[in-house]
Amino acid sequence: MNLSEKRIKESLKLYFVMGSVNCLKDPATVLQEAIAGGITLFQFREKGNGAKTGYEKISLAKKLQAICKQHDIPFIVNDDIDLALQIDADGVHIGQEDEDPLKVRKKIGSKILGISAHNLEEAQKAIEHGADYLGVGPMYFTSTKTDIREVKGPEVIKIIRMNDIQIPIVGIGGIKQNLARNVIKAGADGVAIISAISQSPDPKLAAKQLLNEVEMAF
Ligand SMILES: Nc1nc(C(F)(F)F)ncc1COP(=O)(O)OP(=O)(O)O
Ligand SMILES: [Mg+2]
Repeated sequence: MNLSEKRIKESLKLYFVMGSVNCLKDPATVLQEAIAGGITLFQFREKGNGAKTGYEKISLAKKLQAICKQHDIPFIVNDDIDLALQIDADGVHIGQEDEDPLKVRKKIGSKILGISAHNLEEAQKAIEHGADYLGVGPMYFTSTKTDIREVKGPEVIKIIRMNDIQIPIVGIGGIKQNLARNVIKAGADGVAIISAISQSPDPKLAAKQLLNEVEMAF
């Protein structure tokens, strides 16, 4: 699926990022409920203590990808470019410490390429390297990602936008329902969420409430 910039902006509205270690129950059930709640994009991020590897990781990726396909939700793979190519994912997300974006672009062709950025300089570099969207954060403190950089808050998105950068941007890091609107008001096209949905006893309701906050903030 080769989404235009406009469609990528729209798909970033409520970007659910998840792996089995983030879930309180079966990841497939969590994903189905999150989709029912209105998520617009999904990232398979199988990482951290207890994350699946090898065949188990591939099998879970395919299972979650099939659920996304049923609901026409683009499926993005975090870090693992080979897995993304193996299962023909819609795109990949890489960070500053991951594979060289120019090499990744050569491998993935026209698939979606998301790149993490923590400041204006990294944002400008990511654009030069062909990013289709930026994941900017951490917006707030998060315990999900143990090696986070310093918390920047939505201010960093404002700074990027003030430098006349129009690329699709999603904020990430510790975003809960009451914080989502700040990220949109700062100029993001959407919010990326892990725990606020995956750790909720009701992922469908959590997604619905987050989407409502995002849509009211535009
Ligand atoms: N996974 C991510 N997804 C996004 C999203 F675009 F979804 F907002 N933004 C940022 C990251 C962080 O990416 P990275 O810095 O490589 O760390 P990790 O591989 O541990 O996630
Ligand atoms: Mg990464």
